[in-house]
Amino acid sequence: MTGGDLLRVEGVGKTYPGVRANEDVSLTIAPGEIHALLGENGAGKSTLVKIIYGLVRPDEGRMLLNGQPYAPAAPREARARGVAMVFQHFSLFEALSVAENVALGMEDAPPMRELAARIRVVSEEYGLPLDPSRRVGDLSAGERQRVEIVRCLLQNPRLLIMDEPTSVLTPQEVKILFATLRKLAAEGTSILYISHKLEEIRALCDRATVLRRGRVVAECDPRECSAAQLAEMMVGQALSPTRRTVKAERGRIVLGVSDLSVPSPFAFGTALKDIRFTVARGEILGVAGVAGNGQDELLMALSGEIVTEPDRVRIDSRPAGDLGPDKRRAMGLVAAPEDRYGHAAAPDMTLTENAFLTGMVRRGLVSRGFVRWRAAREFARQIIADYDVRTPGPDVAARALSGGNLQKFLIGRELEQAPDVIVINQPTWGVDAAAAAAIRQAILNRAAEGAGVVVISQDLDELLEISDRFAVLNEGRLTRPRTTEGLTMEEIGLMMGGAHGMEVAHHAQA
Ligand SMILES: Nc1ncnc2c1ncn2[C@@H]1O[C@H](COP(=O)(O)OP(=O)(O)OP(=O)(O)O)[C@@H](O)[C@H]1O
Repeated sequence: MTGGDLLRVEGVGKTYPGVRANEDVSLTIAPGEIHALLGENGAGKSTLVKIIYGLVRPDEGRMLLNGQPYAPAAPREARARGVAMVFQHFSLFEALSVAENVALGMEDAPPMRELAARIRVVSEEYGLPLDPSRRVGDLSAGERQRVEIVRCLLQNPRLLIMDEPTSVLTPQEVKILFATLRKLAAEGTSILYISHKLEEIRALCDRATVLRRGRVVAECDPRECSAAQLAEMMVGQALSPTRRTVKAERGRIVLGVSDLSVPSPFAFGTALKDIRFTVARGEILGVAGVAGNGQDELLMALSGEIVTEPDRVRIDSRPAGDLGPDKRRAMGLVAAPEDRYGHAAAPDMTLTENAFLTGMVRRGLVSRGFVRWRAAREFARQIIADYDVRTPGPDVAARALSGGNLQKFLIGRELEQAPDVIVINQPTWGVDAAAAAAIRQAILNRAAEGAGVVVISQDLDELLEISDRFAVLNEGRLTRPRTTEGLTMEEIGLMMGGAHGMEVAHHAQA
């Protein structure tokens, strides 16, 4: 039945240099349907939704919206037809208020007071309370996402596209978001939902379309499939769980942090307060916590982007707090920040150049003042092969990789430098289930070889799977690390809620 569909995509194709990103893709979305788009990293999900939202023009195929031809040349046209999108990366101005940000995204914004009133009404109605006068810079990641969603809802969309919306949310916020999406769907709004979190898809979505290498390979009711079956459809084969090889003996301490207090370099950042912990050879310390509680600052203070007094950070017992990133790399510490566009990678540079940027010291990619390009290229090639990075080759610009494939490349770049200390923020952010398992395995392997590892992550399951000791970062303070084994979700909840109290207790004990 064609008449009933809200959106019909027929035979859509898109080619990038060397890559068939979409090939003969067809799907339909009914009114009020929550439709999942599944696929490995680089399968073509973002390309397809960008076509639907008017950001990318397809090379072939056609689309119908409400039975009428639909070929948006720009997002403005898509929005005018009732198609809205919430991106993975927010596009908000931190110094402006919620209402000002919403106004900026609207074609015909009403006067500010009226808009503020509408924001209040819509946000309350959908269970996403927002104060229109607050500055976006003071909001948590979850609240920022609310701003983006409410901005879309004010346009009364018929189709709402969401690209990995839960990766920045706490479990409680995920619940609230799902309730909102279900309410929207019950009212007739259709939702196209991209996520790598298969359990969430099973809980939320009515239908799923699975892409593999640009093509539709399956369509199913996700509630009737197990997460493992969904993963197999995506990959085309069964997955192997991570294995912990014989646990390495806990060796001597390779990273020591004591009384580390630093202001944030960001206008709306979080200062670190009295952080102290140690990491031994062969050990993985998991640092949990909701984004915005000092994760970026902690990574920068460890990597050398923020410098302190020498004794605050010790690498292999040698003071390193006053040293910059290159000197810390030379001492054996590598770091992978969360923000892969801009912070971790230079998007317009090739993969070879990006491999060179952080690999030059430990991989010896400079000789007598000259860059050894051939060796740098070989390093990039090795990462691409070993970490299953789907790309035509090392001369491609970082920007051209799908989000998950760039993540695999950047993690590989750090792990392949024979590090003694590894610091990673959100190692598997935006990475599909199979690749996430491979990255966790690579981290476990490095630890088994004797590296000390700090993994900062918002994914509790991930931390419980790989870390030996566990701590929570809350408003810039770190709880005392404790053994992961035997830790229950209730205890973690307490650590997350009562981090300050625990910190006081730990100082009193110390
Ligand atoms: N602007 C571009 N230039 C060149 N190639 C591109 C561009 N955008 C995407 N690609 C390629 O098209 C393919 C599909 O990418 P796409 O971003 O659609 O995948 P995805 O399924 O969204 O992946 P992920 O889950 O990692 O976000 C990838 O191989 C990617 O490298």
